[in-house]
Amino acid sequence: MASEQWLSLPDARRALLQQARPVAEVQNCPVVHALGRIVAENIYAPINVPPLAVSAMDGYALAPGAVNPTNTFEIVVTILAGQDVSTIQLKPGQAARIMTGAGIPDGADRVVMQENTTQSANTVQVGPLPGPGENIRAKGNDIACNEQVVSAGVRLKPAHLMLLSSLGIAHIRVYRKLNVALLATGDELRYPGDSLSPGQIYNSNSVGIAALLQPYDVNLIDLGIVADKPEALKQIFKDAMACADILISSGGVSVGEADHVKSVLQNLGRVGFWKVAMKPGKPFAFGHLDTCLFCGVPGNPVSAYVTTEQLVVPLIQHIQGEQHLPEPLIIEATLTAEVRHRPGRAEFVRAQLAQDAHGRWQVAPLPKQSSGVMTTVTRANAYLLVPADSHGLACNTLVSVQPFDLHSNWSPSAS
Ligand SMILES: Nc1nc2c(c(=O)[nH]1)N[C@H]1C(S)=C(S)[C@@H](COP(=O)(O)OP(=O)(O)OC[C@H]3O[C@@H](n4cnc5c(N)ncnc54)[C@H](O)[C@@H]3O)O[C@H]1N2
Ligand code: MOO
Repeated sequence: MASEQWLSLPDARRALLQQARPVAEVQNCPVVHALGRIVAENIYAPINVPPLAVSAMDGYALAPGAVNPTNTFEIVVTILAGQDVSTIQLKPGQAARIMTGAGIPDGADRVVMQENTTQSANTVQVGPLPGPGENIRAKGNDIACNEQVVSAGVRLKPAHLMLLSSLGIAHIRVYRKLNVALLATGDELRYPGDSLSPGQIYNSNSVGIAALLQPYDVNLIDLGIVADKPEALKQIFKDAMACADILISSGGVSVGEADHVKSVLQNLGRVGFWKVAMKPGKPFAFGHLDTCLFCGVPGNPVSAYVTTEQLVVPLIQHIQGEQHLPEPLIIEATLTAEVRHRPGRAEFVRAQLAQDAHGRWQVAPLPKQSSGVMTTVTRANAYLLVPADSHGLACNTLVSVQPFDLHSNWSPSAS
């Protein structure tokens, strides 16, 4: 098979984004239900945060100006958070007992924390005097009224929901959810929980793909297991076309006698591209079924997993309207064992990444890299990235590594 027929992984990613249009429909969404949704328009602050100058400490707000040599102030009022301070005016030498978050009264220009004071009946003696503005959060110091706080195309994280709520915003405009249909093709497949006859295996791909899509908040339509028969596939593809923005199928996408996915795609729609120079995951197919996009991930479980992560997820993010997509984090680490490689496909080697006693990153490739071996995915915390043109990587050289997540420092006790 000539490698020039395959797209490189970056070219495949580019082709996916070029051939797929983001959804246009926008809907109102309560902020409390907006986690993971994509914001459809820039959001501006309707108020200042904080809305007035407030104290950052429990203590005393002090009036500036001359004070007696012992730094003793007369306490004239107590101010709690939420209290209207518009009628309060401190004069030189006066102090207000004040709580964290309470408004600073006119006449006060600094706050001393109560640990640095000695209070008696109606006076407070201050140790070192704080400087002007100290322990005061100025009006609009976090967010100024009319400032842009979230831009269109952002996927909402918990911190965004907190920020929007702090501005009193209860509803926002978001892009509609995607309808994603999922099926597994293979006569040998059974559902987990059922018993197996000789030659049968469990459908693990559908569960894994659904789980990989969960953070992207799609409406998942599980079409189950479909037999390796062109007519059965044709019917289920038509069902998907009627209800889904994307159909993801796993299996049947290679060149075997039971691999009908590509011909059915050609028959009902068109193939955008087939085969990507990546390992695992070579026979990945992308295409169009009228307005429904199609992703055919290979049947081998690791191939299905890696192509969903590396190709299907970026496509879904794009169609959902997500912009400002972060590039995957790639770090350099020292390789602890030789990795053999034949030029042709960019390889994702399941590996364990850890820091040595001096804090330097080390990466250990795991044995058993076959694309049917899921245990090395659960035991790995990173991919060692082998470039497509590599002739192999030597032990003790610096290599590129893509950690699975930011909490993935390898722990030898994990499995
Ligand atoms: N002559 C060639 N044979 C193969 C090639 C090739 O280029 N020439 N490519 C190989 C590569 S690479 C891959 S990857 C696989 C992908 O093939 P398919 O997408 O057609 O997958 P199947 O044949 O249907 O299944 C492969 C393997 O995976 C198991 N499987 C399938 N579906 C599931 C599922 N939902 N859950 C768990 N396991 C599943 C299936 O039983 C097979 O063992 O093709 C190579 N062959
Ligand atoms: O790509 Mo296949 O996924 O090498 O086994």
